[in-house]
Amino acid sequence: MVPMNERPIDALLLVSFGGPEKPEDVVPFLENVTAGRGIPRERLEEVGEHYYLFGGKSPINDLNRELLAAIRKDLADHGVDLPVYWGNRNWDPYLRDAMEQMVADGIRRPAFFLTSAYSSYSGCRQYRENLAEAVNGLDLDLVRLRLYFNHPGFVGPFTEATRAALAEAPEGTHTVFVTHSIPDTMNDASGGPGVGAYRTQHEEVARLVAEGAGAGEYSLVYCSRSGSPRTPWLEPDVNDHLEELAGRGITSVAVVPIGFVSDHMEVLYDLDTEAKETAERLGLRFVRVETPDRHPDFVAMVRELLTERMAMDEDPDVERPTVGRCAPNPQTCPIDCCANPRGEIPAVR
Ligand SMILES: CC1=C(CCC(=O)O)c2cc3nc(cc4[nH]c(cc5[nH]c(cc1n2)c(C)c5CCC(=O)O)c(CCC(=O)O)c4C)C(CCC(=O)O)=C3C
Ligand SMILES: [Fe+2]
Repeated sequence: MVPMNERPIDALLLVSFGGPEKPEDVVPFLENVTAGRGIPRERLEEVGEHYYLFGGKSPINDLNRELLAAIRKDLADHGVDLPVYWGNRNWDPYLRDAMEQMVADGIRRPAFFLTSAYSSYSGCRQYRENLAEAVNGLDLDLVRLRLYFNHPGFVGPFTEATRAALAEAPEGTHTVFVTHSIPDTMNDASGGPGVGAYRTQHEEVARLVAEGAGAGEYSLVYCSRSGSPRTPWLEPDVNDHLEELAGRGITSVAVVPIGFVSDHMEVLYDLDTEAKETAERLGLRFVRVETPDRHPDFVAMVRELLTERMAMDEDPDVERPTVGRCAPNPQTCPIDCCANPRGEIPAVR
């Protein structure tokens, strides 16, 4: 038998969050997301309302269908002849279905790409736990593609879109970088105990995009806080921050959702609806900058991460493009990377 690590990578698996597609899906979806997580009832009802406001449909699955088609076309255009599969953590198509399909198709060693760019339990280990559970009992050897917060194909599209937004905006526009808030303890554990990679990685991306786009004053703030109000989460909240900016005499903001790969519900609700209303109330001109998923450089990045990882099977020292000061995310996660706040369970490395 050929040792596992000598099987060639033979497929790409797009791994995402999943979202409801119709009103009846909303409650079971939220139950999937929050099983055993102690999210207060009121918060769940509130988040349910965000989905109902958009007809009970999250944009995320359609965005992933488009991304999947774009990746397949890009791979074909570049002579990379590998099949591409898609599975979600929380909604149909589920990871387990994708795994079973791969086995049926004779796949042995798929590489997986996460629609999450940064280190955190929610964006890194939780996906790896879900993958370990989904692959249980199947002869598949899963290979992780590195996180890409500092890949030119992620930073570049944000920089370009921010520059374009600022070109249309008045002098003195303040650039507000926004990401998903997480508990302080989750931030501390991200990248390893006490590392705090989540916040550091976002600070770095904010700096790179601001400098690359020729932005003036900028800040990094958070949205979508959940959990118990007694638990500290990363702050300030984007709405509080807009109040503060208005109080300082700022009259125009460009909001850049650097924590998000595509326009999913947090972007549509927390930014384009709620933060926009806050800005209107404060008399702030508000523009929301595009996310990178439809940009050809982002799609090409997925292929580059895949071919880079395939090349690493032959030569571990292959070049791994990055921008800025952070090292490329390691080929396999350190054993204590992005710890589960509820205790250790099996996770794919
Ligand atoms: C860091 C991070 C990302 C970015 C990385 C990545 O992209 O993976 C992310 C993505 C997403 N989060 C999403 C949706 C939800 N997240 C929730 C809850 C939570 N998220 C958290 C963090 C993150 N979440 C945390 C610490 C919680 C608390 C509970 C827990 O510890 O798990 C809840 C429950 C309600 C609530 O508590 O708000 C929902 C419905 C969707 C789908 C959106 C759509 O439908 O378009 C996406 C892409
Ligand atoms: Fe979330």
